Amino acid sequence: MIQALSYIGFISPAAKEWETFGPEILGAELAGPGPDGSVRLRVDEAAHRISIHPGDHDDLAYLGWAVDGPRALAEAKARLSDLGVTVQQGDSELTTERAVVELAWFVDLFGFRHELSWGQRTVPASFRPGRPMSGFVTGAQGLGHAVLVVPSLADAEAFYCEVMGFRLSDQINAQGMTIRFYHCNTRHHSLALAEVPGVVGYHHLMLETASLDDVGTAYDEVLKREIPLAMTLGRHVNDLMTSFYVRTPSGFEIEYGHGGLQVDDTATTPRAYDSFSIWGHHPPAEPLLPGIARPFPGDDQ
Ligand SMILES: Cc1ccc(O)c(O)c1CC[C@@H]1C(=O)CC[C@]2(C)C(=O)CC[C@@H]12
Ligand SMILES: [Fe+2]
Repeated sequence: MIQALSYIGFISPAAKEWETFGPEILGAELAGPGPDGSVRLRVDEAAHRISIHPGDHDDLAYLGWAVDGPRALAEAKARLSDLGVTVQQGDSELTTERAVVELAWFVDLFGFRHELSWGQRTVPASFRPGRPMSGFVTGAQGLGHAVLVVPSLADAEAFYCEVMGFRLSDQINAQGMTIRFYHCNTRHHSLALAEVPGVVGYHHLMLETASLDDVGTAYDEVLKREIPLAMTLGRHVNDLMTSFYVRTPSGFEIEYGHGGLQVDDTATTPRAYDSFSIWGHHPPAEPLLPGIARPFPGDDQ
């Protein structure tokens, strides 16, 4: 039922810092502010795709998923309601703010808010990157990918696959952690889930650039300004993305990469790997786990 990750929202005391971090480091374009003073970023022709809302703590606020039009949205709502999930229709204030025609939202079993929508407002040929770069890979592959930390992969998979329709691309077991990667279009993964018992969190948002030089340019910028790296340049074993991870002003990380693999549903059976990367992606001294995390009261607590 899901077509793509179309937008994402965060809440953060450091929202203002994104006015420079977004354009100067990521190459995103600053869109006008939201009604609550949120900083909104563009990465393509869509009105805006990344929103950071001012607030008193860092958190993921919502994941915005595109569905295939009004009928698909009505079907999704009916399906969720049948399964006992409370679904709310977005009012005109909310659809205007998110720049979509129609929207419905719900909160999942871990407390993540998902917004389903269609009709994202688009202005052709209007994207002007915040610094010289070739642009981002979006289109049918959507904004990029989001990585969540969940206390139970089994419970998570039941919901995200059976209810929301994600398909498993592959799994990695390494460093005592299991991570599963899921697709909803040809992007290798739009969602990944890392299992950490007793924890719910948000790990990173991946943005894919059109050229490897865009990644190198951002890497230079990060090193020059001594912005903390979360992982050095490297290449992943599964989607073959060449990327690095930078700490954002808001606790979570951005994976900034190029050259991700596309998958074909008809020809793909999930593989398994026992390392994260072919080379690189070394964490600098600091701990692996997430920027944004809270205890999840589960059966093991
Ligand atoms: C392994 C991998 C494949 C494709 C990706 O897009 C991707 O982000 C990852 C990295 C996952 C990442 C990691 O390598 C080290 C341990 C990490 C930091 C976690 O704790 C969650 C995400 C994990
Ligand atoms: Fe990633």
